[in-house]
Amino acid sequence: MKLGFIGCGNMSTAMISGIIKNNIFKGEEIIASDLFAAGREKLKETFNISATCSNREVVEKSEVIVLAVKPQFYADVINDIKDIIRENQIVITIAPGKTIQWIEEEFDKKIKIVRTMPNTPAMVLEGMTAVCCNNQVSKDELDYTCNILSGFSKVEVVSENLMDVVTSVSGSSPAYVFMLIEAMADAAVADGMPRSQAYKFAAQAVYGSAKMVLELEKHPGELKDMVCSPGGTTIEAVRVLENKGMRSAIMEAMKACTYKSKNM
Ligand SMILES: NC(=O)C1=CN([C@@H]2O[C@H](COP(=O)(O)OP(=O)(O)OC[C@H]3O[C@@H](n4cnc5c(N)ncnc54)[C@H](OP(=O)(O)O)[C@@H]3O)[C@@H](O)[C@H]2O)C=CC1
Ligand SMILES: O=C(O)[C@@H]1CCC=N1
Repeated sequence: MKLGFIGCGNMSTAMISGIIKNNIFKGEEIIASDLFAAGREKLKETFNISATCSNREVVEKSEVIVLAVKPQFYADVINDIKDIIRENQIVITIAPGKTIQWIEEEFDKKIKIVRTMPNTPAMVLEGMTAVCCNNQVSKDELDYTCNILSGFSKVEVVSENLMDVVTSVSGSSPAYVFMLIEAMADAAVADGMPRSQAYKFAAQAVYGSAKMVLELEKHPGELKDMVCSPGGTTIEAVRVLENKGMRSAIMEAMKACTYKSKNM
């Protein structure tokens, strides 16, 4: 086995899906564990990977191990596997708030740690993952790990002190965007548009706008101004959004998210 996952939930599913679709690894090269049969059986059937109830089996059989459980289970999982982890294995973490120093202390031995923060758009191969690592990881090992992560996302190496901000602007942010799409669709429904059509229009507008920011290399403010015709419809909406404190609400929400990640 090349790659092991501990935890068979949302993120494992998204990551494995992209890794297989992009031929980074084949299903036969991946093993995943979950305490609960339903989760691991679903991944086994969907991706033709190996599945087990034993986290230790994953560690015994994998070169690279992803800790894909909720942050509150990290200590228990690490405690379960730390005596068999080997110095040449790479441990990838995806939990907010779990610093490299904390992980090193929990393992209580020199191991290779790559701390990451992915996001759920990985499910459609449009994820974004931030990466940092400890000094046990060589440049080649970091490149190797980034290549695995590139199966389901864009990858950017950042300094560890930015990881909590990454959680807010990338890991958690799909939730805010889904709320925006939901609210836009609700408004369209209120004005008579069928719901399924409303989601399509709202989502495509968000998708296209994001693509403009990424591809046109123009400031978001300039792109906004291009939509606002003088005396037109859009500036009316912008005026109301400013009045209701949209920007401030988003900034306050993200500050809360970053704070939570720092203090998990
Ligand atoms: N969801 C997201 O958008 C993102 C999540 N993350 C992080 O990724 C990690 C996983 O999140 P996500 O996939 O959403 O979580 P899920 O709850 O969907 O998946 C975690 C899985 O691990 C199982 N599990 C719990 N305890 C153990 C254990 N001791 N051994 C093996 N398996 C166990 C859970 O079972 P059960 O459900 O029965 O408890 C569940 O199936 C978290 O640390 C999260 O913070 C990072 C970025 C984005
Ligand atoms: O909500 C959470 O804690 C996780 C981390 C980033 C996205 N979901």
